[in-house]
Amino acid sequence: MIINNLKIQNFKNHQEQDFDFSKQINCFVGNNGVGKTNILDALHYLSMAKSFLGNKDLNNIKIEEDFFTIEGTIDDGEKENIIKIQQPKEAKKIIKKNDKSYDRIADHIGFLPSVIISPYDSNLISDSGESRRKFLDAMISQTDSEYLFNLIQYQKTVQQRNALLKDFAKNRYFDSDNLEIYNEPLIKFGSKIFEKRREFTDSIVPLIQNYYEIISKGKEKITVIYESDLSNNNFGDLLQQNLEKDRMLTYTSKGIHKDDLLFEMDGISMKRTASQGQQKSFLIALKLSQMNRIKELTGKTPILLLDDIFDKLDDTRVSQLIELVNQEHFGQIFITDTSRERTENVVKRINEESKIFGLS
Ligand SMILES: Nc1ncnc2c1ncn2[C@@H]1O[C@H](COP(=O)(O)OP(=O)(O)OP(=O)(O)O)[C@@H](O)[C@H]1O
Repeated sequence: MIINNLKIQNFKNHQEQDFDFSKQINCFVGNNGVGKTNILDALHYLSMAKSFLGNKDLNNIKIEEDFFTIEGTIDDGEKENIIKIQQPKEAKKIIKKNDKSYDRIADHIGFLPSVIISPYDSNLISDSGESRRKFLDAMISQTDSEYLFNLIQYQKTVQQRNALLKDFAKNRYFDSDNLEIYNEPLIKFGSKIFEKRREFTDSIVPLIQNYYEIISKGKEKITVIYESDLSNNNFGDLLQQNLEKDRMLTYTSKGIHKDDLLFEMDGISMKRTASQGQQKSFLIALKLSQMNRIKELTGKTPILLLDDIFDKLDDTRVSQLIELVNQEHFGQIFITDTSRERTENVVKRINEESKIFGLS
């Protein structure tokens, strides 16, 4: 997938921008705060219909303006498509492909797969399990539309079950038949999600280890472990065994909504011991593996968004990364950096066509 052109209007700090891109490498350079990351975020919108920074859509409208528009011209290998996203201040977000609105935004996910590597990824290591679950979900959703559907159904069912548990506690009564109604969909959707998460993690771990070894030149060994209540237990039994506990807590305490990924370096949690450069190398390895998997499963090469990627990496790791890009032909890449000199040096060493856009 190649983005030939991007037009944005009133998006964050950008009033109007119009870029004709290179099919290979595109760099945005400029000082802190000029809006380089915001351009990557606009590209992320074209892919996932939302910000990668987790901002609400309305907050991305330029201050004192009434709407934002992001328009991308995308070559899918057969023809050019126009994806247009519009967010008015007073109405719902609209996404159109070739002038036709999608009924559900979820239907757009997967058309333009993307992988982003940004400084915000460090939250994946330091935050709670929720951000790792979201990452896993976003990763799988890009390759499997049924997964997203199952996940939405599962989350709705957990909310309904929790509401009923709260209602029991508030009104001091209990009706096990009523609660049981939710167990069947929980088990059905939860088990499917569990299988997909396990399958995806299993397939991605050897890739992550391989990329990490290349970037770090074999310095440390890393592992990713998928942790789930369902790994060694039948979901139905778990719900039964924890019924009293759930009634006391007034929420569903077991299930795939409690899953987590453990990131370890040489057998110890990365959160505890890994340096910033090691964490960054790991996150790059994780994301490149994600890219590899998406490509394998969908036959589409995702766009690669690299935000501030060279900061905190030593020269050896930067060189190894450039080697990797040269070897693997990652497809279309978008890079941000504060230093034009560093960017020019890097781009010279990559054997691909490039464009550098200066922002001020
Ligand atoms: N809704 C908005 N309206 C106007 N400006 C906004 C809005 N949201 C964010 N900004 C501005 O965007 C700028 C940040 O842009 P961005 O993070 O893309 O910068 P950057 O060039 O990547 O910086 P750095 O080099 O520090 O990473 C800030 O100045 C911020 O005030």
